[in-house]
This record gives sequence, C-alpha cells and structure tokens, in this order.
Amino acid sequence: MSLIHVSSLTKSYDARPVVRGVDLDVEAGEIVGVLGPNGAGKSTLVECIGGLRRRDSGTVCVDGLDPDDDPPALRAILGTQLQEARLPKKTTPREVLDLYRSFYPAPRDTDELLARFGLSAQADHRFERLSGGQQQRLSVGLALVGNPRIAILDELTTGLDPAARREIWDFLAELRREGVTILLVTHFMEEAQHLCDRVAILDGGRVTAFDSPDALASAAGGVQRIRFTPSRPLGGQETARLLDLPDVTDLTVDGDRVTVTGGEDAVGALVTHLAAIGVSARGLRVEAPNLDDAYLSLTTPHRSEDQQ
Ligand SMILES: Nc1ncnc2c1ncn2[C@@H]1O[C@H](COP(=O)(O)OP(=O)(O)OP(=O)(O)O)[C@@H](O)[C@H]1O
Repeated sequence: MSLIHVSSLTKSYDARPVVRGVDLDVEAGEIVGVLGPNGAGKSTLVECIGGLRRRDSGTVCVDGLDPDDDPPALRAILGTQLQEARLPKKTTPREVLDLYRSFYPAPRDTDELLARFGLSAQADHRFERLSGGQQQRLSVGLALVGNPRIAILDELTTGLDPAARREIWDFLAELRREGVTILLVTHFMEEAQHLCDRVAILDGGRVTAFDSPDALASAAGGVQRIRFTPSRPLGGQETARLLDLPDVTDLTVDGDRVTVTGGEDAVGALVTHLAAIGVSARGLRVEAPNLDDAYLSLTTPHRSEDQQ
C-alpha cells in the first residue's frame, strides 16, 4: 500500500462540505503538491492527513496508521508545518527548537537548523521581534526538527524573499534524496514545477487532476503562445490573415507586439507565412504550455461559497 492512502475523505464545517470525497495516494519518497484556489479545502485535507483535524468519513492511512487515533508511532515520523506559526511571543527560536527536539527520538541539531534556515543571528531573539519571513522559516524548521520520514508543509515559502525560497527548495531536494516523503500545499506554480513529482489540483473540495507537472501541462491542450514584433507594421487585413493560418486559434496585438496562440504547427505556419510577405519576426519567443495553463483550466476562479 502507498505510504499515505486517502479514500473518499469528507469534511464539513457547520454542515458546509469543504472536502468532498477525496482519493489520494502518495508513495514513499515522493514530493506531492496540493494546489487549488483559496478555500478549495487544501489545508483541511492535509490537516486531516496529519491528524490535526478529524475527518467526517472516509479512510486515511499513513504508514499503516490512522491519524484520528493519534498514535504515538505516527507522531514520531510525521513533521507538520502549519499555515500560520502561532508561537508564544516571548520565546526564542533556540528555545522553541530545543523544546520540539525533546519530543523526538532522533532530532536534528538545533544549531544546524538555525544555520540552515538563516536564523543563527536571531537564535536568541524573541519570536515577536522576528520578521514575517524569519517566523516562516522557523515554522518550517520546527516541522523538520524531528527528522521526520513524512513532512506536511502548508505554504512553506509564502512571504519569503527569493533567496530564502531557493534555500528552502534546496533543503527539500536534499530531504527527498534522503528519502523523506513530502506533502506540500502551495500557491506557487514555479515551486510545484520545481519540486513536485506529482501535483493534486483541488477545486471545491474535489481532486480535479493528479499527475506530474509536465503531464498536467501537456494535458492542458498543447496550446503554445508565440510572441514577436513584425519587422514592419502589419495592415489590418494582414493581421486578420494570421488567424486563418493552420493550427492558429487566437491572436492579440498590443502596440507593436503580436501574440499568436495555437497548436504545435502554428509556429511553422506563421514563420513561413511572414517570410512569404517579406516580414521577419523580431524577438520571437515560443512559450510551451505550463502548469499555470493546467491550473487555470482545472480550477474555477473565485468560486463563491454558495457554489460549492
Ligand atoms: N475551523 C473552521 N471552521 C469553519 N470553517 C472553516 C474552518 N477552517 C476552514 N474553514 C473554511 O473551509 C473552507 C476551506 O478552507 P481551507 O483552509 O481548507 O482552504 P484552503 O484551500 O487551504 O484555502 P487557502 O488557499 O485560502 O489557504 C474555507 O471556506 C474556510 O473558510
């Protein structure tokens, strides 16, 4: 069986269904991303998996254990980072890391973690004096202090500057090499693309897709965007003619920049046609479909609560 097995999971708040029959299997050593709009149920789902919330129905099995039973064996192998770190204002990173270390049989070293998360200089500062990004880094460190085999990380790089984000990505890549299994809630497509072996897209409490980032991107329809500046202005008819080219589906003009959308054959047809009318395509860029395209095609933007 998979290391994390979820089937038909449901959870409601005040009779309002938020997670509506989720199936999810995560294999040992994978990094699996959970993506979806605000309110899609991502945190609720991973909190049910991590034993922080009780599900209403369905099955959750983590390394053979049911998190609702709160088994000590599960606490020993699971590290969870919550969306918002809520720590006492007057404690310091060193104190809180030392406290969390004491809960685990084989924890990581406090100074190593402080250095790893760029907090050595703030080790003895009160939590309330840390910046938002430093608080965030501490909360990721706390999830990992117990040397967990499974880590559940909820929006781990929100609020971090690009360098800190890269450092955390490198650390997660290292953890993956050590065989740690990671369930990662994120709003950053680049993060999911960079780190995740597979991505589950959650919309309105249901998984609408679960596959590798590349497979999701290809399934988004194989649409490419071709951007260029014509070497001379195109007339109205010349511009309209581009829409008739094979495999071209859409066209927008913004100043002197033209964007043509279409399938795999569109770029060849476009370049050949432009050459035939004596125009070259300056600054030509072809953007392949990416995870953003897949995400947008698989989720409902601004789904209101009464639509759920
Ligand atoms: N403790 C709670 N009591 C009542 N409603 C809740 C509770 N926690 C979450 N909700 C509601 O459940 C829905 C799903 O919330 P959840 O936090 O799981 O979504 P999410 O996908 O993680 O959202 P976000 O991307 O904004 O963090 C939201 O409408 C939220 O307001």
